[in-house]
Amino acid sequence: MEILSVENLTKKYGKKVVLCNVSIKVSKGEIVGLVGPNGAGKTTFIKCITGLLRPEEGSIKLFGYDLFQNYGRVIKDIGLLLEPAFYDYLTALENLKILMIASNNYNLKKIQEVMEFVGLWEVRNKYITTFSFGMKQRLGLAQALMNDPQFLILDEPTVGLDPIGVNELKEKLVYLSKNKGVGILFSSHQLPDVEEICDKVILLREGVVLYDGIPKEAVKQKEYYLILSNKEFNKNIFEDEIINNYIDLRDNVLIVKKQGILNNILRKLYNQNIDILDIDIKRGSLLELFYMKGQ
Ligand SMILES: Nc1ncnc2c1ncn2[C@@H]1O[C@H](COP(=O)(O)OP(=O)(O)OP(=O)(O)O)[C@@H](O)[C@H]1O
Repeated sequence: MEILSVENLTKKYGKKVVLCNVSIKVSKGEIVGLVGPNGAGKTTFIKCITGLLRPEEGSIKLFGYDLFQNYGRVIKDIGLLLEPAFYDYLTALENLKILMIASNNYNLKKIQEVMEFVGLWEVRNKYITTFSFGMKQRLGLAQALMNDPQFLILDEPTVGLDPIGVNELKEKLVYLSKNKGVGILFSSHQLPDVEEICDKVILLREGVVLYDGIPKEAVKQKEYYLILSNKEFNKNIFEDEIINNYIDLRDNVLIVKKQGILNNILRKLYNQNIDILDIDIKRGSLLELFYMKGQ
């Protein structure tokens, strides 16, 4: 079942296009990572799909319904962690109680459940002024979970968490998606975390989707850089590989991009009396994709 379906979304701030023709889907039980360098448009995208901002163009469907035509109906099934903001002069428990009352859905048992889930029940009576940013993040997650959302949207939820907290959060997100069928979209700069738990990753750069697929495929395989002695040689011997984009030739550097053909390439070079001066092996990552692709 599709939880979120965004098509051709365009958002501008004044004349500046911040999101351009963005199309994204999130399914039930799926964890989708939203990554991209600073200013890529991640937060703006999250604000658009939660109705906090109105895009200029495009359609946003949540649970099959148009967001803006069915706002009251769909928004109650969404849990959002944007920037955790709470009343400093109230305790953690009082903050959640107030929020629950405001949403007309008061249930103390549920508050206890979510506070236990994020590990804050023991400190429920402490004032927010005494909370670290990481604790506020946890409370923000508790708030996002209070109404048993089918769709959880988290903007940089690992910020401020210590490594143990990050691991706990990842475990909880996997549990919610796989055991409760919650669809999760979370933006992060922590690429290893995204690669570890996400079923799908969306790479935004300057408001454009550069990649939408499984994280493992986003991690490029090894590339072999062969520095050749001869600049001039009969390039026809590599005609097939070049056509298939298995290799790339730049001056005297031959880049082998496909696994399993290295032997064949070396044999061809040997037969042409072309010496190899040096070999460099590179392994690309999502981070590299940020900067390489689209340039
Ligand atoms: N209220 C605003 N008015 C004008 N421009 C804005 C506004 N909010 C964001 N922007 C611009 O929109 C672009 C996208 O910002 P956004 O915060 O969505 O990016 P982001 O990917 O979340 O970045 P970060 O990783 O730094 O949080 C940036 O160029 C930013 O300067």
